[in-house]
Amino acid sequence: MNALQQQEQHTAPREISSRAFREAMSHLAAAVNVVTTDGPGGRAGFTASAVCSVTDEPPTLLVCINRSASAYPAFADNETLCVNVLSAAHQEVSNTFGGKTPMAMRFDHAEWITQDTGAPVLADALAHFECRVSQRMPVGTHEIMLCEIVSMSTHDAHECLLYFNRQYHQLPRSVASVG
Ligand SMILES: NC(=O)c1ccc[n+]([C@@H]2O[C@H](COP(=O)([O-])OP(=O)(O)OC[C@H]3O[C@@H](n4cnc5c(N)ncnc54)[C@H](O)[C@@H]3O)[C@@H](O)[C@H]2O)c1
Ligand SMILES: Cc1cc2c(cc1C)N(C[C@H](O)[C@H](O)[C@H](O)COP(=O)(O)O)c1[nH]c(=O)[nH]c(=O)c1N2
Repeated sequence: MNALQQQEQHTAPREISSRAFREAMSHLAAAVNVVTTDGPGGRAGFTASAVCSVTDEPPTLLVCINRSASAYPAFADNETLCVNVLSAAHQEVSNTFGGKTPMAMRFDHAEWITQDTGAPVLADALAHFECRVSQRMPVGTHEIMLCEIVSMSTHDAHECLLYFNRQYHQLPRSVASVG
C-alpha cells in the first residue's frame, strides 16, 4: 500500500466508533483540572481534561461535562464554577474527583477555600479560574459550558500534571535545552 492509499484509509468517510475515537484521543496530551461548583444545586466537582481557552475578550474558558456524571446535576443548577489546574502534586486529587468516590468525600483530602463565587478553590492549584457560566450547549453525551472569568490566580513554583496515553505524566516548568 502506498502513502496516498494509507492516507485515504484514514480519511474515507465511514462510521467512527467511540472506541476508535477514544484510542485516537489517547494520543492527545492534556492538562488535568478539577472543576468545582457550589450553590443551590450543592457542592460538586469532577476531573476534567476537556477544558480550553476560547477568547480573551471577554476572558472565557470552555468546560465539557458528561451529563451522566454524578457531578452534573449540581453544575446544571449552579451559575458559577472554578477550574482548578492541577500540579504534579495533585495526582491523588485527580483520582478522587475522576473515580467513583462519593461527592461528600471528594473534598476531604486537599485544602479548599472559598473566594469570589462560592465555588471551591484548591488552595495550591497551579492556576485557578473562578467563572460565571454564560452559555450552555448540549452536544451528544456532554454539555459544553462557556465560562466567563470572574477572578483567577497562578502559582509558579510547581510542575504541571499531564494526562497522555491513559497515564499521568509530570512536566517541569522549565526543561534544560538540548545541545
Ligand atoms: N472528555 C471526557 O469526558 C473524558 C476525558 C478523559 C477521560 N474521561 C473518562 O475517564 C475514563 C478513562 O479515560 P482514559 O483516557 O484512561 O481512557 P479512554 O480510552 O476511555 O479515553 C481515551 C481518551 O478519549 C477521550 N474520551 C474518553 N471518554 C470520552 C467521552 N465520554 N467523551 C469524549 N471524549 C472521551 C479522552 O480524551 C480520553 O483521554 C474514560 O472512560 C472516561 O469515562 C472522560
Ligand atoms: C484524566 C481524566 C480526565 C477526565 C475525566 C476523568 C479523568 C480521570 N472525566 C471523567 C470524570 O472525572 C468522572 O470520572 C466521570 O464523569 C464519572 O464520574 P462519577 O463517578 O459519575 O462521579 C471527564 N469527564 C467529563 O465529563 N469531562 C472531562 O473533560 C473529563 N476528563
